[in-house]
This record gives sequence, C-alpha cells and structure tokens, in this order.
Amino acid sequence: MGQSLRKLFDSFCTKEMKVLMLGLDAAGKTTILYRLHIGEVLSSIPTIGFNVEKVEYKNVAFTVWDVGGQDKLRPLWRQYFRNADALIYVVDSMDRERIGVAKEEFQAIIRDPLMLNSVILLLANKQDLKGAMSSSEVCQRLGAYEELKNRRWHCQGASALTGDGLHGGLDWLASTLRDVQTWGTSVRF
Ligand SMILES: Nc1nc2c(ncn2[C@@H]2O[C@H](COP(=O)(O)OP(=O)(O)OP(=O)(O)O)[C@@H](O)[C@H]2O)c(=O)[nH]1
Ligand SMILES: [Mg+2]
Repeated sequence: MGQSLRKLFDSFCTKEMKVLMLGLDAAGKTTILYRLHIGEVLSSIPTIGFNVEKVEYKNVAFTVWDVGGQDKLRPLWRQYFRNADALIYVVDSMDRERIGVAKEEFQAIIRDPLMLNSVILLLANKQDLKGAMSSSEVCQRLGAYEELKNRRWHCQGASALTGDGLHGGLDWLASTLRDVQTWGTSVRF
C-alpha cells in the first residue's frame, strides 16, 4: 500500500509541465534553454520556428518550448499557448530602445484567454552587462506590478552567459508549479 502510494506520489511529482519561453529576438531565450538543458552556453543563431527540450529540476520535469522572437514570427506565438503551465518571458535588460515593444508583446500574451492560468516568470536577462536595467526596473517597465496583481508571478534578474539567477528562477518555477498541481489554481488570493 505504502509503495503504491509512493509511486502515485512520484508520478504526480514528475508530471511534465509545459513551459513556454517567449520574448523579443535576441533576448537570450535559446541561450537560456541550452544552459538549462546541457549546462553550457552554445553559440546560437536566431531561431526560425522553435526549439523544445526537456529539463529536470528538483523533481519537476519541464518541457521547455523556446519560440523565435523576430517580429515576423511573433504572430505565431499564439499557436503555442494551449496548455502552457508556465510562461518564461525573457527580456534583454540592455535593450532600453525596445522595452516598450517588449511590454506590448508581454501584455498581449498574459491577457490572452489561453494564458490566464499560466504562472509567469519574468527573466531580466543580460545582467552581466554594465549599464543593464535592474530586474525591478525591467518588471516595472513591462507593467507587471499592475497587470499581474492576481497572478502567480516572479521577477528575476539573470545572465544566461554566467548562469547567475537562472537557478533562482527555476526554484521559484518548480515550487510554484508544485503548488499549482497540489491546489489546482494559478490565481493568487
Ligand atoms: N552578455 C550577454 N549576452 C547574452 C546573454 N544571453 C544571451 N546573450 C547573447 O544574445 C544573443 C542572442 O541570444 P539568443 O539566445 O540567440 O536570443 P533569442 O532570444 O533566442 O533570439 P531569437 O531566436 O531571435 O528569438 C547571442 O549573441 C547570445 O550570446 C546574457 O545573459 N548576457
Ligand atoms: Mg532563439
């Protein structure tokens, strides 16, 4: 009896979670994906289409979808929304010029009916670069503090190059998704 309960618990804990990683072109999504998947920085070319990889972290199995962010590809993002347990939205913290565009795209995603139940990890990437916006500035400029009041979300500074901050982000994601599985809601009360 004990053993079958254990098995049930294990299979519950290892249910694969769909994580959608979006953000403007050159934000660093593919670099992040491969750092999480194989622990290394691979030189990447702009993604046309998508990459998908499995990432195991603290007993949570994620399937991470990294979708190309060039402007002509952004209308295709919606095709990936269905059943997304989580969104990782990646921002280039050096890119002050396009922070307004990053905000527009972000708000369109989180307001989409298909994404209303997804938890949200905002990654302010490229924190290794001198002069980068802080993570709280990035999240504030995306309108996150007002828009996400009733959502489960987290703002994390990171560098895909050095790896700093990625584990902090994944820690939050793993424990939040475990909560959502247990309690069945991504909405914060
Ligand atoms: N300095 C610095 N450069 C980074 C970081 N993350 C990614 N880059 C660089 O940013 C460039 C774009 O990275 P990608 O991972 O290809 O960006 P992407 O978001 O996948 O872009 P698309 O596929 O076009 O949507 C590459 O030259 C990376 O080496 C980071 O944390 N710090
Ligand atoms: Mg890419």
